[in-house]
Parts: sequence; C-alpha cells; structure tokens
Amino acid sequence: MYQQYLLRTKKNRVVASGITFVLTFIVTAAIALVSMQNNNQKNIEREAHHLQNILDSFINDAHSATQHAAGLIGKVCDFTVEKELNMIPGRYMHIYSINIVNNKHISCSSLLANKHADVQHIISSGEKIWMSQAVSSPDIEVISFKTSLPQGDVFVASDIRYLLDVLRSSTSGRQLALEVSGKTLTAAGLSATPLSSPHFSGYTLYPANSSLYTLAWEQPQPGKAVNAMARSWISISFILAMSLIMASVVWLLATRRHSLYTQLANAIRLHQIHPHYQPLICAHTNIISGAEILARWNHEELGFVPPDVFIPVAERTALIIDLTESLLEQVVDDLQQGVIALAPGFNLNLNISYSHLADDAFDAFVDNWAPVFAALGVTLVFEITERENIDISEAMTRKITHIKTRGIKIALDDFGTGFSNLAFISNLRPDSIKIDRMFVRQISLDVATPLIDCVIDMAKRMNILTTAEGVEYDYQVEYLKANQIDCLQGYYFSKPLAFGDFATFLRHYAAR
Ligand SMILES: Nc1nc2c(ncn2[C@@H]2O[C@@H]3COP(=O)(O)O[C@H]4[C@@H](O)[C@H](n5cnc6c(=O)[nH]c(N)nc65)O[C@@H]4COP(=O)(O)O[C@H]3[C@H]2O)c(=O)[nH]1
Repeated sequence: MYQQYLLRTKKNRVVASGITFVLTFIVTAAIALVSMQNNNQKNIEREAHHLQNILDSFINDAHSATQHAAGLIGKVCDFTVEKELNMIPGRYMHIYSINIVNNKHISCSSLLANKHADVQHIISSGEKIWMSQAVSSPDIEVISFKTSLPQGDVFVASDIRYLLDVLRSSTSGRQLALEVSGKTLTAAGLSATPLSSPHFSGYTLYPANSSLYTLAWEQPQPGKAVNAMARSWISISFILAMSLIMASVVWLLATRRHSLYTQLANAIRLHQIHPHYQPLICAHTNIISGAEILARWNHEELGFVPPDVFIPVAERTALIIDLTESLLEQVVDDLQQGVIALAPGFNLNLNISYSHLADDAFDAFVDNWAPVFAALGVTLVFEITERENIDISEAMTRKITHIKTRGIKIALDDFGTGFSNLAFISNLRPDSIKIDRMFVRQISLDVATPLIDCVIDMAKRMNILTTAEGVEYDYQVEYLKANQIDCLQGYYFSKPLAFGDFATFLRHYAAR
C-alpha cells in the first residue's frame, strides 16, 4: 500500500506542480500583456501629444513669421526686402523658407532660388496647409502654411525632418500618422495615401487641437503585443520565474504533506502512536462505566503531535485503518497484562472514521476484533464522528447493522457540530450520542441552556443514551445530572491517560 501511495503521491505532485506552472504562466502572461498594453497606450498618447505640440508650435511660428513679413508684401523685391525676408527663418527653428506670392508666382522669398517660381500647382487648391517637396529642392520635404492677407498671399515652409524624427523614435512600438490635406506622414515617410484609405484601417484618431491636421495611431494588435512580449526577455524571465516559484511552492507543500504521511506510516508501523484512556463516568451511579481510547503521538523530534493534525492525514490516506488496528492491538496488550479488573460490560469507546467505515474490508475488521474484546469482557463502542458527511446508503445501514449484530455499540460523536442530522439518528439508531463540548461549555450558573435539555430529552424519548463531552466544572456536572444525562467525560474527572496512569486512576477512584 505504501509503495502504491508513494507512486500516486509522486504522480499527484508532478501533476499539481505542472498545473500550477501552466496556470501561473497563463495568469502572469495575461497580467504582463495587459500591463504592457496599458504602458504602450500611455506611451503612444504621450508621443501623440508631443507631436501635436510640435505641430502647434510650427503653426504658431508660421503665423508670427507671416506677421513679420506682412509689411513687405507689395513692396519691390529689392535687396533690402530680400535681406529682411532672409532673416526671418533664422529666428525660428524649423522654418525653411518664407515666400510672398503674387499672381501664382513667388515674387519674393527668403530663399533666392524660390524667386519667380511658379507655385500655381501647389496653392491653387486653396489649402491653408499642405505637405510637399520644397519649391526649389525636391529632395527636401516641407509642411507649408499659407496666409492670405489683403495685400497678397504668404506661405511659410517648415522642414518636416524634425517631425519624421519624432515619428521614428516611437517607444510604444506603434505607428503615429499625421494627415495634412490628403497626404500622410508616418515613420516610413510622406505618402499620398489619406488616413481614410484601407491601408490605415487599424488606426484610431487622436483628438487634435486644430482642424488643420489629423493625428492617428495604430490600434494595438493582440498578435503584435504577444510577439513584443515574447521578444522581451525581461517579461519572459519574470513569467517563467513566477511560474517556477509557484510550482515549487506547490511541490514543497505536497512534499511536506507526503513527509508527514511517511512519518505517520512509520510511527504506526513501529507502534509509536499509543492509546490513551479517558474515563467515562456513569452520571447515575458515579462509577467509571468505560473509557474513550484516544491516539497520542509523541514524535521524537516534533514533540507532541495533536490528533487534529495527524488524524485528518491518516483519514485522507487510508492510514487510519492501520492506525486503528495498531491502537486496538496495543489496547488488547494493555488489558491482557491483568493489572486492572474491569467490571463486566465496561465500555471501550473507539473513534471510527467514516473513511474506515466506508472501506470494503470493514466487516472483516469487525469480525476480527469483536470476539477478541468479547473474550476480555469489554463492550466495544464505535464512536462515529460527524466530521465527515455520512452517506446513509443501504450499504452503510447494512454495515451498521453488522456492527450491532457483533455486539459492538454505536455512538454518534461530537453531536451538534458537524454534519449530524436527525435523519442519521432515526435511520441508524445509535446506542448513544455524545454532546459536543462546545455545548457543555455554554452551561453557566445562571443562564438556561435549552439546547442541551432538548437533546437529552429527545434522546430519552428515542431510548438513546447521552454522554456529555468536555465536562470541566462541578456546576456543569450538577446541571447535567439534574437534567438526566447518562454519562460524563471531561477534564473534571480526568484527562486522557497512558495505560499505567489509567490503571492508577481506576484504583484511586474505586478507593475514594
Ligand atoms: N478542552 C477539553 N477537551 C477535552 C476534555 N475532555 C476530553 N477532551 C478532548 O476532547 C476530545 C474528545 O475526542 P473526540 O471528540 O473523539 O475527538 C477526537 C477524535 O475525533 C480524533 N481522534 C483522536 N484519536 C483518534 C483515533 O484513534 N481515531 C480516530 N479516528 N480519531 C481520533 O481527534 C479528536 C481530538 O482528540 P483529542 O485531541 O485527543 O481530544 C479529545 C480529548 O482529549 C475537556 O474537559 N476539555
């Protein structure tokens, strides 16, 4: 069984750690992806905002340059006028040229080469702003702003290389696009494709400050974001590290549980878990009518391990069957020493877990032990705990009947705390119910505790004996006796004792 368990737990640990790894990977990757998208969104918004500021400053500069040139319109383009015009671009960072237009020709310009150039083709459309090649230098691209004044038209051309630099230095990994009069500037350069064309279908408009231009950015595409994340070794390392840490934690926890199992299995095999005996006092006669067997494990390194810690592990791993067998073997050894003389019918209450009761071999367990205890003159009582929800199936009813036919009694343990219900009591008819110490603790000198009274009354009507657990004070004893309890158990009489101490207790109690 142990080898099988080892194999099973190893497989379970591998599966649990694997699932944890995959789940953590998915969750962390999703979180990283979302936060990357958010960051990108913020970055692109910042970049769009930056580009907009630059454009606005281009427009403002063009306006002020135009105002500087306004006084020169209509004047003869002589050396003095040209010199004045020539000085204007020097005052603004990006202005490439400033030109005065007369009869669709440049009559005067800050760039000598522009003078007399025919600009009909670029200004006849009536646009106030446009992007094109510079008038006299086709290798330079400019964004031009035209102002029509009563004396004539002025257009200012600004170099778009700075705008291109901004577009190309995007840290969000996404494209920004600027459309001016049907032409679009992206990091790839100037094109005659407007934003409304299908080429820019994945772009979103950025709310612009001016109607002179349109800004848009490329919508994030999940595929691109995943690719970007896959390329980022920091993200991948983080996701892998988180997944590994979580998988390791699950592995360690599972190993710890497994190691408790191993320790428990060894302790049971070596009979290091001993039975302790807690006396049960008959409330009517005050004599010791029995004892509850409670498992005690004093681990050589860990010290005292409470049953609440190891019993659940034993129950989950079927070790509970070996533990119960081991305790019974030790109890029989104790009783066979002959150091105590028990009254006939002395009850020995043994905790039976539901997982044991549900085991296929439970009938055989009953058949083995019933005659052994009958021969010792002891009545075995199986305390069935309420911790687990007992399925009152036909098979279970048959098992309970089998227990009873073999002379073993049934007690319903911890009544009132867990899953016990009236259906269990009426179907299985236990010989006794043990009222949990939680209720006994509620007994006080001056406040009534109708719940206990009701339970005792109900049990009496059904001919079921009642035992109060966890009795610690004399007033509890008095109250319970006055309310017709049948049996008392608790530190008021004695804690659970090792067999030698139990034998001494019995002697002293009898001699009182
Ligand atoms: N505060 C207080 N406590 C009192 C008093 N009188 C008795 N007790 C404690 O109440 C518990 C009674 O056992 P239980 O209800 O069957 O509850 C048991 C039982 O369900 C389970 N258990 C213990 N030994 C075995 C065993 O051998 N097999 C199985 N299946 N379960 C066991 O572990 C539970 C806890 O056992 P223990 O720690 O030994 O705790 C015992 C006992 O030490 C009292 O006056 N005051």
